[in-house]
Amino acid sequence: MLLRRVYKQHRWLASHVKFLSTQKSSIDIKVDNDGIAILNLQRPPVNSFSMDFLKELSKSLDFVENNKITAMILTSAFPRVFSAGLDINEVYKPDAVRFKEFWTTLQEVWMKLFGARFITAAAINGQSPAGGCLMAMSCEYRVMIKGTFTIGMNETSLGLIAPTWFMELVKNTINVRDAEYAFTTSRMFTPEEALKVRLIDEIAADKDDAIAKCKRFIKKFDEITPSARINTKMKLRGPAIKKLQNTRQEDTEEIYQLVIHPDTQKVAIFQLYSSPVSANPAIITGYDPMEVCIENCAQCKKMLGAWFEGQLCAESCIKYRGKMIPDCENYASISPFLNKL
Ligand SMILES: CCCCC/C=C\CCC/C=C/CC(=O)SCCNC(=O)CCNC(=O)[C@H](O)C(C)(C)COP(=O)(O)OP(=O)(O)OC[C@H]1O[C@@H](n2cnc3c(N)ncnc32)[C@H](O)[C@@H]1OP(=O)(O)O
Repeated sequence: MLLRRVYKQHRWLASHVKFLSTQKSSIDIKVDNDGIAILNLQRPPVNSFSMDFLKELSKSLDFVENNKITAMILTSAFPRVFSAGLDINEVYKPDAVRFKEFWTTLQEVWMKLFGARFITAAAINGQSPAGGCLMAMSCEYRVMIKGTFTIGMNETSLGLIAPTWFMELVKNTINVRDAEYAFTTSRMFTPEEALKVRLIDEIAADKDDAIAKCKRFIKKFDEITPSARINTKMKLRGPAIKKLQNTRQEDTEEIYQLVIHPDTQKVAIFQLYSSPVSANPAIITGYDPMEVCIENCAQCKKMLGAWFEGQLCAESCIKYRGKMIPDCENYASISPFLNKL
């Protein structure tokens, strides 16, 4: 078998992957007996893409490419989340220079993954919104485990517009009508719904089954001449990569302008302060009533959970420019946001 022959040549990799699998590493790489690299993403808590994480992903892809490993499976070490997409900390009040470097890194990683010469598959073993969905879509095959998890492009709900290259990728994977509906409405798909529109290729019982199914896909190429596979993939994917290569600066500037827009920042701060750990009023610099208002909404959401309509509260902060700041312990101030569960 072709893959077995390749693995023999690269058996030594098992001992060489350690440098990418130290305790500090956010990506654990293991090369299995068939010579397939399994990348377990393990950046707590939700594999969100920070600059450092993207750089590590970039190095990991180089490792797979440079060692002529035939195939790679991307999965998550966490039981409930594949990836939460962009790290909100990179988006909230970004420094222009850093954000542009961040986005340039992201473009690079995407081009490496999408244009990889090796076979790529994603074993999606948990939630996969926005950038998490893009990462999976950039692979050649997607298997998602059944359960209450969802996958999709929820950028508009965050006030963001997905980059053109991501839209093109989705349009080339599912039909244009489904893509437009999904992008504009921020629709999240259950595994069954995702399979129906071909956003994913298979559903698995659990992570092991998802990896086994990805491997079954990879095995199909045992019977195919490697150069024919690679050149065909490059012919199909090359134009999209070239297009981004020619428009990288405009793409970065467009995203930066979008991210610093006040409406996007309001959503970003809500996401950030929704975390009980980071919900610390002392972090707020200066007194912006709207910011305090949104932060309080996030605090109330944490306290009251499903009883409290956090997003509605945040929207009201924006609408009334922070004139009515909710106090979680004052029923009158939060009653408009309490639902009737
Ligand atoms: C090939 C290259 C790939 C890179 C491509 C990347 C991007 C391409 C461009 C496309 C544009 C994308 C835009 C985005 O990605 S914007 C980000 C969108 N993401 C979200 O909206 C997800 C928000 N999070 C959630 O919905 C949930 O957290 C969850 C992922 C469904 C997990 O839910 P649950 O298990 O209930 O966990 P919690 O909600 O309690 O969260 C735990 C923990 O994680 C923190 N967190 C969650 N999401 C993010 C995030 N995106 N960034 C940073 N931190 C996040 C959350 O605050 C909690 O923190 P604490 O434990 O401290 O409370």
